[in-house]
Amino acid sequence: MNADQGPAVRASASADSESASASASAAAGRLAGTAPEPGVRKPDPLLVLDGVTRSFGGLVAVRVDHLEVQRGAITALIGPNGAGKTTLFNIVSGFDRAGSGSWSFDGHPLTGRPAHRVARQGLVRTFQLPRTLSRLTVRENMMLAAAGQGGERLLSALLRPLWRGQEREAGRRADELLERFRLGGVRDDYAGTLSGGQRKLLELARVLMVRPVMVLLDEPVAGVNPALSQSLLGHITELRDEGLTVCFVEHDMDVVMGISDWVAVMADGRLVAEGPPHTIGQNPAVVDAYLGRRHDEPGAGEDEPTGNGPTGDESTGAGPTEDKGTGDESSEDKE
Ligand SMILES: Nc1ncnc2c1ncn2[C@@H]1O[C@H](COP(=O)(O)OP(=O)(O)OP(=O)(O)O)[C@@H](O)[C@H]1O
Repeated sequence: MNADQGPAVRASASADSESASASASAAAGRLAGTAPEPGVRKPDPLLVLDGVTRSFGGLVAVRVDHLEVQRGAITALIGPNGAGKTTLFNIVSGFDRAGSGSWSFDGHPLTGRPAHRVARQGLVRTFQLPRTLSRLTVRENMMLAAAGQGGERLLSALLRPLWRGQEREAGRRADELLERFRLGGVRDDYAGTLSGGQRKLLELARVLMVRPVMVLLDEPVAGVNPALSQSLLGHITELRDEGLTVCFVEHDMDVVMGISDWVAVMADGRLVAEGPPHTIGQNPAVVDAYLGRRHDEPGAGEDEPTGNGPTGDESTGAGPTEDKGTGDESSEDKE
């Protein structure tokens, strides 16, 4: 990927600047005329998927007919547990193979590309459980991200003189990002000593080392304390305002409503609804998805909701905000 393609990252930018909220409506505004229908065309799609399927034995985990992700916007991908969200992320980011289908990125085919080539084209992802290397320092994790995403073998990339030419620039960028994400004070600490929330921050900072055009974030604030969660969300909206395209999986509807310009909903591997965040809670297909029932089944719509579904009704129990155990609990933030 051309390093100049990515959005400019300002080292000193404030996470909750006024310009962030102003641009939030700008990104959503560009989607204002878009019909809230699954598979709808977007005015300026960056990522386009067609007929993507993935099965595990007899289970069809993903069967998405058509999905477009708008450039420069924050798109939330929501749905009940097992809907296929992570599997779809895995496929698009090159960490898993689809059974069928095709997808393109910025007009270029991306189908079946391995992860390092996908990253080189400008599309990178984070994981539900941050993949930081505990026995390397925070800064070494950053440097490794630049080398690894560039297709180098990880260990040799750390050792080889070949790497030296790019090392200075990567080092500058690592320091700039660590300051921006308020990890400058722990840059020489082992990553294994960080809290869960700090590891999420590091994971986000790491993917920015390659100046991506788009990031896929898998539950970016799961298991993170409220203060650090706000900080992370501020960073995400700020990155969007600088031109980055963001697609994120999230179960917490307050987070989804708070930062999304657009919401796509999956259930049983399918895309069942799309729309601006404020329309999603009222969409019958979405309510049914969270109730585990198809809209055309007898009795649909007769019961009171029993899940903590897309309306964000906290009084109703399990649902999209259900704690599904991210494995981060043991490292709940200290900040
Ligand atoms: N490697 C695998 N082998 C077998 N089944 C799998 C595998 N990965 C995913 N699945 C199944 O595919 C379905 C979709 O899983 P996926 O993790 O994509 O859902 P999700 O929407 O991300 O769920 P969650 O919100 O709980 O993370 C689930 O039924 C899951 O059990």
